[in-house]
Amino acid sequence: MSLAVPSSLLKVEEIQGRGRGMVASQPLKAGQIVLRDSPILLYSALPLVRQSLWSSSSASATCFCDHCFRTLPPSSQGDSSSSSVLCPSCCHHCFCSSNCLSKALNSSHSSWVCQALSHLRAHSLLLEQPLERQVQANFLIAAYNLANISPSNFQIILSLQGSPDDATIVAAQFLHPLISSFCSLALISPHNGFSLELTSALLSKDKLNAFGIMQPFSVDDDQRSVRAYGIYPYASFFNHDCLPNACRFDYVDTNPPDGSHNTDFIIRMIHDVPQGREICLSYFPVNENYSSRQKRLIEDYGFTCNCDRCNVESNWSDNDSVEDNAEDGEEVMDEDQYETMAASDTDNNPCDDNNDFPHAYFFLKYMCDQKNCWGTLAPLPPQGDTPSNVMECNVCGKLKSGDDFDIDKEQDEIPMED
Ligand SMILES: C[S@@+](CC[C@H](N)C(=O)[O-])C[C@H]1O[C@@H](n2cnc3c(N)ncnc32)[C@H](O)[C@@H]1O
Repeated sequence: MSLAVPSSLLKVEEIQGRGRGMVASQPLKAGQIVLRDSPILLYSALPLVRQSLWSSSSASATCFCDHCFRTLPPSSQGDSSSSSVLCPSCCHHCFCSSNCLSKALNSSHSSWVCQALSHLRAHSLLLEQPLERQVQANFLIAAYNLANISPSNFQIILSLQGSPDDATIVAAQFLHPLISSFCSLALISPHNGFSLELTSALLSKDKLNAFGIMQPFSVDDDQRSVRAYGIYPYASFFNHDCLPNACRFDYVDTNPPDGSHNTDFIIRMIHDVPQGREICLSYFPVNENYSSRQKRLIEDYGFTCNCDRCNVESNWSDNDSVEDNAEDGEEVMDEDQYETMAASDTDNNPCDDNNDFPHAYFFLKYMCDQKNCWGTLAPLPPQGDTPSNVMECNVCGKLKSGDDFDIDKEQDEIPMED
């Protein structure tokens, strides 16, 4: 199954050694929106058993609507004036409004899902498993349900990249018999021939393609967690680069304009790129150091990154590697370390790709300096042909004037690539 990208700005191309990727079909401008994408599947990243919303002990827990994943206001928990509603059958899953509940009962929280999750919550062997295994169970229930309510979207998931590896086979060997023993998979979709192999395949698609929808940003939280995962059919075609030229924005806790959903993604260009250039996202915050990035990419995505930044950092001697500049045991650099390294390199020549830290420019211009944020900045969309001078952070939402960074505008296209 091949999907036509719903944007004249991008096309999907086969790229040697990287599978499919998204390529600019015309010159693209900083801030330009190149893709809007809606999830075909969303599932919770929280443990199967959560504290009751209505118990006083839950006051400090952050809760999210189990359909649209908006944050539920803590003040409304247990408050009869709150618009939040529990599923009348399981009294466990909570929804931000009766409207969301009624949509969920016909889709994400069908009676089959409700019963399947109730069974899983009663299964002590599963509850003893690490969070990752419980979240995989959430995914499988959501995916099997999708096969019933939208067979075409289920086929799209199966068409994404990913084949079972040892870890997904082990997970499938644990979860498949457990779920099929009491969730009557044949009943929900008799045509799909649910099997251990299909379960392994689904888990492998999820591993390579699911996007995390993060919990709300807080300056006091240096370990931001995921609230939900989503499969976004078009955004799944973006390959990774450790110095991306586009980044993803979501506005989950806001009320989107008519016709869009709060869980939609918007992919915006960070800087100008010419026609034919591959458009890449970073699969995680850009501040991670070389060895931590390589470890994540091989373990989670099955490839070794040889982007320009990795090629430079792999040649750093032990004495000037980022990780040796960071404190012992830390896998990321802090703000001061970046600023010191970036400033010393840009003092000489901000865009000279012959120096040993050519991506200093990227960190100074496009990395958010808010404490504990590590988001990426992209300009607001241009107005007609006029580029915006306002940068928006894709994590904390902070707006910053592009003038805060005063390198000559002509250098806006990062010179490292090609
Ligand atoms: C979300 S998918 C991206 C689209 C994928 N290339 C496809 O054909 O559908 C993630 C997978 O793409 C491949 N990939 C992404 N970035 C890559 C890169 N920089 N180098 C090599 N492979 C990459 C890896 O196989 C990774 O697991």
